[in-house]
This record gives sequence, structure tokens and C-alpha cells, in this order.
Amino acid sequence: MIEEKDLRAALKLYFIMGSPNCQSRPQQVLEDAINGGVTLFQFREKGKGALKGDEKKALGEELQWICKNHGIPFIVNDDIDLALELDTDGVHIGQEDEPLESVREKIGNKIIGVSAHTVEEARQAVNGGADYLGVGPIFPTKSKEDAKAAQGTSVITDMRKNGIRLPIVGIGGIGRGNAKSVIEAGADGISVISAIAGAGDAAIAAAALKKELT
Ligand SMILES: Cc1ncc(COP(=O)(O)OP(=O)(O)O)c(N)n1
Ligand SMILES: Cc1nc(C(=O)O)sc1CCOP(=O)(O)O
Ligand SMILES: [Mg+2]
Repeated sequence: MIEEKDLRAALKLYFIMGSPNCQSRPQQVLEDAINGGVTLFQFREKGKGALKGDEKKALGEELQWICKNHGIPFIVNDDIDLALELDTDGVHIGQEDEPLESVREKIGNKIIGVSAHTVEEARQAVNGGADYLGVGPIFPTKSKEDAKAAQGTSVITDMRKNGIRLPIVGIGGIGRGNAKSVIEAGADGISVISAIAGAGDAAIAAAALKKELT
């Protein structure tokens, strides 16, 4: 169980990746990103060339170990069984994934993040007991094959205006130059794949984003 204020702080610079996103060893990319200042990590092993089965589990275990060593919470994307096997800090699910109520029954008081694209989806996630919302895509992204159209930061402003108080992290096309606008719209943090995993040096990229957010 994580306190809401600690979760808001952890969402500040949320790094998401899996092996298909990395140009070098994912373990090294994660170490570097943490050294650069990321505050939360999601293992999202998805897309072309993604590992499956035992290989996916083994990489997840290694990345979880790195997070534990640095005191960074470890979230698994989509795969509730893996989250249970590894006893992770939480999971992230989208509108097309296993329903929130059933995930909550399975994982108890671990963190559950839910993707929300509209005020109505955000309300449903709040009522269903989500711990945070992933809202996007804010800007155009190349990192998710089935991403919806970019919505701009107004989707976050709208949620806040309509009384959504749950922690929110913006996602999609966020990087240097636009990160601050996501926070100014009312998000607690930003989540990124390519701005860190696709950078030549993940530590420098993470540190630059962190600086932009302060
Ligand atoms: C923080 C965060 N927000 C949104 C998503 C997207 O989840 P989803 O819509 O289920 O899509 P996939 O990531 O599963 O392709 C996320 N992963 N993290
Ligand atoms: C995983 C994911 N979910 C999205 C959503 O809109 O729900 S956009 C996205 C990809 C984010 O990658 P990048 O930071 O490289 O744009
Ligand atoms: Mg999903």
C-alpha cells in the first residue's frame, strides 16, 4: 500500500520500457535512467520482437531487482499473472485489458494505474478504485502501434475541471520542450518511453527532463 502523496511524487518522472524500445541492454538503460532521476518504472514488454514466457519473466525479474536496489517502485504493464508471480508494486491496465474490478480482486492493495482518454473513463476508473490515471496520448507518439489521436493537454485540464482529483500522469510524445506544459495542465507527472529509451544516453535524457519539471 502506497500513500497518495508518495504515489504523486513517484509519478513525477515515470519511465516505461521493454526490450523492443532499447538500443542497448535494457538493464543498462534502466540503471542509467534511474541515475538520471526517474521516479517510477513500468515494464512494458510489447511490440515487435517482444520477449515472451520465461524470457520475459527473467528480464522482468532483473529489471525489478534494479528498481529494488534503487528504491524505485516497479509496475508491470497488462500482465497481471506476471505481476503476481514477481510480486511487483503494481500494474498498469488500459480500457481493453482485464477489467479493473477483477484486477483489484487479484492483486489486493498493490498500485493499479488505468488509462483514461475521457472524463467519463476517468470517472469510471476512480469509482472502480484505480490509484492513478494514465492520460494520453497528449502528443503524437510512435511508441504505441494502436495509439489514439493526440488530444493535447486540454484533456487533463478538462478532467481536473470536472472534479477528477486522482493522481494523473500524462503520456504520449512527451519530451524536452513540452514536458512542463503537461504539469501545468494539472498532471502530477509525465510518463515517457522514447524520450529516455530512445536517447543516446538515458541518464542525460532523464536528468534533462527532471530539470525541466522543477
Ligand atoms: C502510464 C501509462 N499510461 C497509459 C498506458 C497505456 O496503456 P494501454 O492503453 O493499456 O496500452 P498498452 O501500454 O498496454 O499498449 C500505459 N501503458 N502507461
Ligand atoms: C504506452 C503508451 N500509451 C499511450 C496512451 O496514449 O495511452 S501513448 C504510449 C506510448 C508513449 O511513448 P512515447 O513516450 O515514446 O511517446
Ligand atoms: Mg494495456
